Amino acid sequence: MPENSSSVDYAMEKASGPHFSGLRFDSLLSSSPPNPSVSSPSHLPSAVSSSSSPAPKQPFVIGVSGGTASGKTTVCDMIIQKLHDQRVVLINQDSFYRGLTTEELQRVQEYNFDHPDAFDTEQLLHCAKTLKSGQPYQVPIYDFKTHQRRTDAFRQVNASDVIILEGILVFHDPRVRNLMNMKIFVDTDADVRLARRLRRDLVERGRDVDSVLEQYAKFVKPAFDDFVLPSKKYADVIIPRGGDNHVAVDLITQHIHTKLGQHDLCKIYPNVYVIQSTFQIRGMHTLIREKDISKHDFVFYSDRLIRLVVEHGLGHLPFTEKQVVTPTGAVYTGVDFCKKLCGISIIRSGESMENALRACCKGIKLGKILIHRHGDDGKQLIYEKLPQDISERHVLLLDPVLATGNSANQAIELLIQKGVPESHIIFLNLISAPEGIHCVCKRFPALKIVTSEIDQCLNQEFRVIPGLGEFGDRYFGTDE
Ligand SMILES: Nc1ncnc2c1ncn2[C@@H]1O[C@H](COP(=O)(O)OP(=O)(O)O)[C@@H](O)[C@H]1O
Ligand SMILES: Nc1ccn([C@@H]2O[C@H](COP(=O)(O)O)[C@@H](O)[C@H]2O)c(=O)n1
Ligand SMILES: [Mg+2]
Repeated sequence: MPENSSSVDYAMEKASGPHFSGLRFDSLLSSSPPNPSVSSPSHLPSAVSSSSSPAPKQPFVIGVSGGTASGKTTVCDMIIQKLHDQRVVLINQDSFYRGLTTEELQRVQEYNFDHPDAFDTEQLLHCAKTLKSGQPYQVPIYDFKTHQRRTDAFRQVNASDVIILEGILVFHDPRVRNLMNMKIFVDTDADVRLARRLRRDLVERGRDVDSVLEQYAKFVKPAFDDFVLPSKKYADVIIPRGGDNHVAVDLITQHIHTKLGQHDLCKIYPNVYVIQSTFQIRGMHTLIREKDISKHDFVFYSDRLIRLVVEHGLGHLPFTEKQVVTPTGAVYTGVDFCKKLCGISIIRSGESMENALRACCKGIKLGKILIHRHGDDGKQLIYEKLPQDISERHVLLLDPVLATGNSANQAIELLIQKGVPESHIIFLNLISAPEGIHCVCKRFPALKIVTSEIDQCLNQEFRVIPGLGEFGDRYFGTDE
């Protein structure tokens, strides 16, 4: 099919429906800024080089923090029970308390067990990294009655699919925090916590009422205010009332199950990126997946999600170092965006992603691919309208739903025929079926996929489940 033919224009406009963007290819083709050298300075991490090295197969790490006696251990036990079909290990930060010296032991009432220095964080980090790399670790056993670690025994912890790191200060050290795929904060009122702590410490930790209250006022409460509470901001999820909150624990377990499914695919295909899930994102997905949502809301929340996927996708482009002088006269060493890029939408639903791309990349060139089934014999016609210099560009391929992967593969094949290196293609979508990911990633292992959620499967009609129906019809209002 020759480029720029009027029949192609006609077919493209017809197929792209009522919201055809009216994009003027000719003017855009001549409005691109000159190409900078696409390279990554050796002292800067390159988006291309860092993300193209395969990620090691790693377990999913969940951090659980909160004040003393907030119910962290109780919540972890509940989550572990509900994740019974996974291999899960629980690592308590308590196990990494430093043993006290003889002098410290003599004046134990003056020792602050709630300060970050009370823990051997280097060892906790080593433990977490070892387990994350799939190796077993011998975790120390701590005795709250003697304030010492046992010297005669360890707890052997083996490789697992899920690692839960639990403790009052597990979000404090950024190195530990950054190992976590999900962070949960258990938020329980201080008076409830004190009452529980009192009972627990008397029964389980060999304390008396006076010592518990004195320690609480002198160390536990101030350290909570200084270190624990400030780390709450890192949490992805906050559980009010801890173990009493069955709804929250159910929701979180479901969320972990979803993430684990996604995580497995990301382990198999290191070039698949699922944007960091938050409850905002989950909330937007909940809205756009609901069959009775208004068209206005569907478009509004789809646009919000698309914008996030586009921003994430742009983060995978290469960059060059750039220095600028600030109004203070100081030099700021930053980076310059990759300018040789373009967006290609798979008609018609892919066009719903063009606005977000335009909003992020001023004057970006856009092209279109239409894959049209011709008759019943499975034959397909492909129409395209692509920038002439596409082979020199990084391509953001746009399609909100990746289902079987067949049309995506055709579109990618076409781009490669046009001279675009496979590694220069980033395929952006809102939801992906595992079948589609397998299909595309097996054939094009160097291409990147950025998506906001991976769904369960395809049904017998090759529709994504749970999915969101016909995205293009819902977005452009042609389902009414
Ligand atoms: N929802 C709850 N209702 C009553 N007691 C609870 C509840 N959750 C936890 N506890 C009790 O409170 C104490 C502290 O709970 P725990 O889960 O060990 O907290 P943390 O690990 O945050 O210190 C324990 O004795 C536990 O049995
Ligand atoms: N020898 C020790 C060590 C720690 N503590 C207290 O334990 C609390 C942390 O455990 P949680 O299960 O409550 O999270 C912490 O607040 C320390 O004060 C202790 O009393 N004695
Ligand atoms: Mg605990």
